Amino acid sequence: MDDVLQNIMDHAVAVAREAGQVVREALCDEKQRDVMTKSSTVDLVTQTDQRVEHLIIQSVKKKFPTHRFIGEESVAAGEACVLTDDPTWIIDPIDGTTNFVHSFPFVAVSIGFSVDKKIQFGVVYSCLEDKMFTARRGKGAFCNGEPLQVSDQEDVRRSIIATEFGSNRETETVEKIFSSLRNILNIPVHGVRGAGTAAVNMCLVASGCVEAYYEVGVHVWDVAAGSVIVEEAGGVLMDVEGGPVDLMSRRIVAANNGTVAHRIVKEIDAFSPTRDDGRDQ
Ligand SMILES: O=P(O)(O)O[C@H]1[C@H](O)[C@@H](O)[C@H](O)[C@@H](O)[C@@H]1O
Ligand SMILES: [Mg+2]
Ligand SMILES: [Mg+2]
Repeated sequence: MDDVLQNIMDHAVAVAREAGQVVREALCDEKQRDVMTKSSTVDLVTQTDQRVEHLIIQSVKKKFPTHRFIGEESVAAGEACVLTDDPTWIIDPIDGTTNFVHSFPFVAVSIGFSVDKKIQFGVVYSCLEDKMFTARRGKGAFCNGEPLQVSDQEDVRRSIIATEFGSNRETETVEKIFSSLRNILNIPVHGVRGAGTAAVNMCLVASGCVEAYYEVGVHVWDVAAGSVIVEEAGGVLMDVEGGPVDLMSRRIVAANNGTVAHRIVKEIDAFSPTRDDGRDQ
């Protein structure tokens, strides 16, 4: 299985690089950044998101015809979001579509691979920075081949925390997002940041530049690849109320260690969006 998995991961890296090239080229062509919307007027998608997802899935199907897929744009088009024990590719073709539309320079192709409902490897290609983040379970995390290690900071007051505002603008949700943000700023922490992509935020945790990232409202395709990258860099994952993380729950804390994660959890005004798999929370 070892060599088989490596072969699959090598393909994921190759296709992520190919996809990243398509994204870079599309940035120079306004038509390919024409905006359509999904769940709300600020939940953006472009033909490039759809084209890149199609490219990845077709490429994988040719080599691994029995594998299954959960892709952001396929789910948006009506496919089920179900994780089984079968080998499954979890794909976000462009993580940071809003950034892409505005040429804000953090845009990633994110690919996680799951077997037995456990993420086996993750590939995040931050394509405008040309940074290829990779991690395979039990084998460490890397950026462009260099090993990654989370920050050793234990004191949240000396930390940078990353988060995002998401695309839900219902008053109650926005209130909760700001309540968490206010609580965390008031700890006080050194700073709060957000790259505009969950996958890149998680890679920043893995790289040791930010101590923790949290968000409520993300989807499994935003965080599948990043989850194994964070863990393999020595970090921890948690639910926003402190329990074990569930990648379908749309709630995540990814941190350099348990001390920082638990401290952040205390300040999060948690809520429960509809799960990706449609199950009850
Ligand atoms: O750009 P996306 O693939 O749609 O992912 C975004 C998501 O839309 C946004 O709501 C989150 O706040 C970001 O963290 C995701 O990366
Ligand atoms: Mg995304
Ligand atoms: Mg996306």
